Amino acid sequence: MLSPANKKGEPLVSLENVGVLRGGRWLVRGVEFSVSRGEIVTLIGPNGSGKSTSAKAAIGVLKPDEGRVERLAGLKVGYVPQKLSIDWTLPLSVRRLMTLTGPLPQGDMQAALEAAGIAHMIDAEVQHLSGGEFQRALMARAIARKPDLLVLDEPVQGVDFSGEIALYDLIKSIRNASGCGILLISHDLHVVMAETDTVICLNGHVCCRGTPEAVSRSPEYVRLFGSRAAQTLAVYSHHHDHTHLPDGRVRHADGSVTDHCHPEDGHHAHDGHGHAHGTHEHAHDGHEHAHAHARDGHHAHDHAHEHAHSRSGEGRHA
Ligand SMILES: Nc1ncnc2c1ncn2[C@@H]1O[C@H](COP(=O)(O)OP(=O)(O)OP(=O)(O)O)[C@@H](O)[C@H]1O
Repeated sequence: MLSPANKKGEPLVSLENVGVLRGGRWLVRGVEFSVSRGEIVTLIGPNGSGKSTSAKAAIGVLKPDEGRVERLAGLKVGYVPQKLSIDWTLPLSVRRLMTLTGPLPQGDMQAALEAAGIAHMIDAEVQHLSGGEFQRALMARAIARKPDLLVLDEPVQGVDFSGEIALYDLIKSIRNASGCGILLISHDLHVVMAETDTVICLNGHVCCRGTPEAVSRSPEYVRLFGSRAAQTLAVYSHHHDHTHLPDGRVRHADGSVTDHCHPEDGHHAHDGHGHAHGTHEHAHDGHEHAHAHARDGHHAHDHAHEHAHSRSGEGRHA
């Protein structure tokens, strides 16, 4: 266990060479990252790349089969999972949602709902909330017990572009007000919260990591989306030395194809920081891009990130 006398900058949680084996298959392997107080770490990667698995290993919901996870003693975690099993046939108010897993002082509930901007909805039925309101309610529930570490699995799913910016603004203000560490799972392969300190790109292993490029430096982005968007969203541009083929195999820069691409297979050029943060080269024609392309099926497991966004919101990765 890490020392409870945590100073800002020391890790709340750290993963070292973490692997999770299920049904004879490594879901993730060699995963290394940490989240410190006040830090925002964003996990990106294609569907099935192990983002949720890694986050669950970080908070102890899932036990790794190899490697180590260290958590600060007494660490309080607020977790918003990607999926919730709620019986939608039963009426459920926001107030009840807040106390489903345990009692909560009225003052703390009120403060969390206010911070999430939905205090006026305390008696609303959860099934009547919009996508953005529902995510805010889940976030309120996660912050109500004043966690040291907030883990948000795709917090902007089902939320439109302006709602996405509003939610990221909310996440930023939660971090600034409470100083908690935040582990964010992004539904987007390229666009992350501008405040992100470290982006970890997963594909069964850590493909690359780095800081997001500040979008506010790109006049084109500001012109298209406005300065508020540029303050909130950043592009993580990166380059991999291998391509994940649709059948799960991996084509390497030297043209060879292997079944997997773990570092020990000898094809990896990455040293953990070896990605290129090039200039922002995206041609954005419409703002739908932020939502559709992570799941459009054209680029599953394809990791050479030259792409163009079309009006339809499709992003194709060459
Ligand atoms: N308990 C399990 N048993 C077997 N396979 C599992 C289990 N949990 C997850 N998987 C598989 O592990 C892989 C990683 O899943 P995970 O949910 O971590 O991916 P993800 O990157 O979060 O994906 P998405 O973007 O689609 O949410 C997937 O192929 C998934 O089908």
